[in-house]
Amino acid sequence: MHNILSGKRLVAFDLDGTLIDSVPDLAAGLQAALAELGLPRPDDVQVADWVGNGAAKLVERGLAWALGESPSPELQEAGLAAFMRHYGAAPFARTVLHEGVAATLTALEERGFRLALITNKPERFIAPILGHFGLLEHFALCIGGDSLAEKKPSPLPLLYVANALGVEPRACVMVGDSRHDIQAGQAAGFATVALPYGYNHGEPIEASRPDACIDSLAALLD
Ligand SMILES: O=C(O)COP(=O)(O)O
Ligand SMILES: [Mg+2]
Repeated sequence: MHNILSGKRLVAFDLDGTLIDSVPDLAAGLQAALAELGLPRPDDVQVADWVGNGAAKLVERGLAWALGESPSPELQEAGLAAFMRHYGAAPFARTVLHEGVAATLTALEERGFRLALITNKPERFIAPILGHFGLLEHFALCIGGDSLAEKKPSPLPLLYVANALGVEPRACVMVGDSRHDIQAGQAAGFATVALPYGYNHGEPIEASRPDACIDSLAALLD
């Protein structure tokens, strides 16, 4: 069988919904922020559909749900500050690694691939979370949603990583759970691999037409 990694040198991974199931902590942070503002609390299932465009969008979607209309700039600012404080206080209390992640990253490294992390999550949370799971040293480069001028679905962070690590985009693969990962990968000229178990705004990820769809990360090695 043709492997999606044939001829590739760099594998870039999304974080939330791809390597980790982080919604329990993202939801707790958002619920605490909304409660602090005297607003109703969404449940974890609702919050999962709002993840994927970074912290500001998550808060904006939560506020719009709670208010029934778009939040004012002042409320958005207060909500984002509260979310960053609450989530930052416990970014991995209930977060778990998805199946096969640690072993797959190790195996890919042993096979000579460079690994990178490209998330829309604010950069400040990346190292604490990856460090907690013992995964930080696998990645040659980690980019957050606020690290560069644009975030996914822009191809900019992907092209930045390829350039910084000296790998042609056609020798790179983007692995993610959301249409933003697939769109960014397609626009950057990366091969794209989708995982169906993450957060994709309630849509099937196949609709984004990734080059491959796999059930778990370990299938990258087949
Ligand atoms: O913070 C988010 O919205 C999700 O980030 P991701 O890009 O790691 O899925
Ligand atoms: Mg994701």
